[in-house]
Amino acid sequence: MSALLELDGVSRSFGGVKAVNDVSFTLKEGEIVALIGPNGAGKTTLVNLITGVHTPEAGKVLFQGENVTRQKPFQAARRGLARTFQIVQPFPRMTVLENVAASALFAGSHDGMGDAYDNARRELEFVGLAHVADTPAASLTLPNRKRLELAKSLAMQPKVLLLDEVNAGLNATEIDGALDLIRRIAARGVSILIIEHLMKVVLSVSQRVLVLHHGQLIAEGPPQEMVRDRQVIEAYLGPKFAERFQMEGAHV
Ligand SMILES: Nc1ncnc2c1ncn2[C@@H]1O[C@H](COP(=O)(O)OP(=O)(O)OP(=O)(O)O)[C@@H](O)[C@H]1O
Repeated sequence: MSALLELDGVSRSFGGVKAVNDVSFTLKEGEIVALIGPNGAGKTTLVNLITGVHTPEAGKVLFQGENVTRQKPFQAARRGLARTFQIVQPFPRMTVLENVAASALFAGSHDGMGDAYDNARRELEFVGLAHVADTPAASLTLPNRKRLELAKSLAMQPKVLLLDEVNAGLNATEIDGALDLIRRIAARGVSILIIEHLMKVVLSVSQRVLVLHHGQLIAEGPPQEMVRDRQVIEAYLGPKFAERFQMEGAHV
């Protein structure tokens, strides 16, 4: 598998806070990689650096071998680097269908309005929202708003999809549905970087895990190893709790 996305020593500070500090990793074609870390670790900032919302102060972002470090968000979308947002904010008065078509047009991935709408219908069918296509986005439940967020990013015909906590706030059944959808997206050949707090999700969909703490990548490896890694447990629980946790032989 060749590297589709590559970060090389990427850093970004806000005031005195090093939100992302010298981060390097690759995402290969067809991979699902989880990005985990405690609150404030820098996960969303990293997605913003990859998609041109923020510009790195140091380091490079390469997409398909091309240096895209200084790209704008619309250019990222056009290249096939799509993302979802942690706080989903569809245009509330537009219909579900119009929201998805607008994303397709933003990414320039379609040949005119008719084509964008046809594709939007297909993506709504794919995520299971065809039955609410003509209702205003504001009327959707939270799980459906999350599905709309996925449909919007799929309408950009992405090669890489960056998912920012798409399962937050969902119940167990809804999470199972979301996991099924994530697997079906990967089966379309889309590489996925998923920011996730739920270990069940990390363990069941990712092939590799990156652990971010205070802006730095502190560990990287297979999911089963990462959830038992001393450094990772300490980052989440603090050294005292981590010691007790491991002494008691707890299983994550
Ligand atoms: N635009 C900004 N201006 C100032 N500080 C910022 C900005 N964006 C992020 N930060 C700071 O950078 C650090 C990393 O934040 P970030 O949101 O990337 O973390 P996160 O890992 O995504 O957290 P969470 O899991 O809570 O979403 C935090 O200290 C945050 O307050």
